Amino acid sequence: REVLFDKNEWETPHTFNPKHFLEDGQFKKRETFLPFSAGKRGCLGEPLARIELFLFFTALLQKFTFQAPKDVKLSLQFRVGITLCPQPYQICALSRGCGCYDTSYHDGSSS
Ligand code: HEM
Repeated sequence: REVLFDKNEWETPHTFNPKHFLEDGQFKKRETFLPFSAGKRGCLGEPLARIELFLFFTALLQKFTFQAPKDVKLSLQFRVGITLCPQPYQICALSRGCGCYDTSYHDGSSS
């Protein structure tokens, strides 16, 4: 975990900053960011985990818009455990429609 707070490696090690992984708007790989570890004892499940994360987030983001409840400012404060995780929070998931490609299902003719 220490390497994630190394100020020689990260521009703002203690602040959420997507720019750590961006260069001219493109994804930039960082050698010191190894969430699955590496080498012989690296995570065996990495390919599966990556596919799962992709499916999980794309499915949710295709169907919903996520935003803070009215008058609530979300916090980036975290809880320390085996991993760092967010403090309890509430979030609104607004439906973006049913995601069905065939609009004829919705013209009222039949169900
Ligand atoms: C986001 C999800 C995951 C993360 C961040 C993650 C991360 C890691 C890390 C850092 C290690 C190395 C631990 C060490 O240094 O000893 C590890 C090991 C391992 N992971 Fe994962 N993992 C994830 C998901 C999975 C999944 C889905 C599976 C299996 C289906 C899995 C199976 C394993 C196994 C078997 C090892 C032990 C490898 C060994 O010691 O030879 N992981 N994981």
